[in-house]
Amino acid sequence: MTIQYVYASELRSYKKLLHVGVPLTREKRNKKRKERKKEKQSKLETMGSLTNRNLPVIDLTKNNVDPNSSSWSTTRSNVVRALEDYGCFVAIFDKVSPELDKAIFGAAEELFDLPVESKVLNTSKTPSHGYVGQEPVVPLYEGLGIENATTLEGVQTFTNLLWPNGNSNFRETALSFSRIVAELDQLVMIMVCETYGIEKEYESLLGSMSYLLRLIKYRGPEENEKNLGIVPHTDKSFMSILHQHQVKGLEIKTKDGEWILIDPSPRSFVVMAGDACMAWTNGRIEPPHHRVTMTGKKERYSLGLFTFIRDLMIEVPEALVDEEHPLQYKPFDHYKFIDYYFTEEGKKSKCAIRSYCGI
Ligand SMILES: O=C(O)CCC(=O)C(=O)O
Ligand SMILES: [Fe+2]
Repeated sequence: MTIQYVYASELRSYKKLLHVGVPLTREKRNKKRKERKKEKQSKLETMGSLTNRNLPVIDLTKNNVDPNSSSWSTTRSNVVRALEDYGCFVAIFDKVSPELDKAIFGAAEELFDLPVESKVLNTSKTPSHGYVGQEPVVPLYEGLGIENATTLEGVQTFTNLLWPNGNSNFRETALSFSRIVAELDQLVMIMVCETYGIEKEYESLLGSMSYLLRLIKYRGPEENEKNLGIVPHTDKSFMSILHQHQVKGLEIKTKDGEWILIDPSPRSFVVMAGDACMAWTNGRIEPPHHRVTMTGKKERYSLGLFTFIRDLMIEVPEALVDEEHPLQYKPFDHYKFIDYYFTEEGKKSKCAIRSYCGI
């Protein structure tokens, strides 16, 4: 063996000297294999090939979510498993009536038809929570955020800004939609918190929860224009609930790097964890990367209800820290984290929440 080895290694140096193909050592073979795998992975990311796989779809319609029913615990464990495995799932939810669904997307159309001069009036202290549009990186994208969207005051302020003569139809529709979708968010969070034994900690967060409703419009790409609607990202929210209207485009990345295209339907709501949820659950629930790709000429409307925690330090609950799960995140202020994300350092970081408050 030793002789063979010496011989082989000498032969290798000899061949090297002659620049002849050198048989690779196991180490080098493994390195090459890893490099090829990485290359394939990054090709997948940039080409963004889609898979036929589906996200878990969970029935959260009225009949299935009674805490006293036998189906509660099964539904609850399906929800938590989906969040731990994918960071998201498709909820089938019937509390938004077909009429309200039609009305909210009608209201979105009316809103985006306003002149840009009106839309830019919607500013916010928090980056990206006001009006975003005409951005060279994402020219197809336009979004308007309504802060405190589950309160009459929040929706009223927004409505008055965009329609100085009032628009009670918009105000009522946006308020009803936000309040009903917030119920879905709380239902999911109760299931998560019961599973982890952190209901009390959730209650104290709830008191500081603020909801942002973002209405989004993507125009179809023109010839020679890229079809990227929104770049791959994870949400900076605590939780997000996304709802699409008729035109597909939302794609979500699985942990093994495949992209899943999500079908729109009036009763489908994508429940998705944001970065803050990952920190709060001490890394148990990771936010998924997602993006929007526009395939046709038809414009696409979507809605997102995002939760944020205001004026309260978010701390990992004690029950989620043990030997197997050492503490991963320091207490942090959610809105300061968002400000950090928009700094040069935050934008460059591969995982902003980790660089901001990771241990
Ligand atoms: O338009 C969509 O479906 C997704 C929007 C989104 O990811 C976001 O606003 O963070
Ligand atoms: Fe997002």
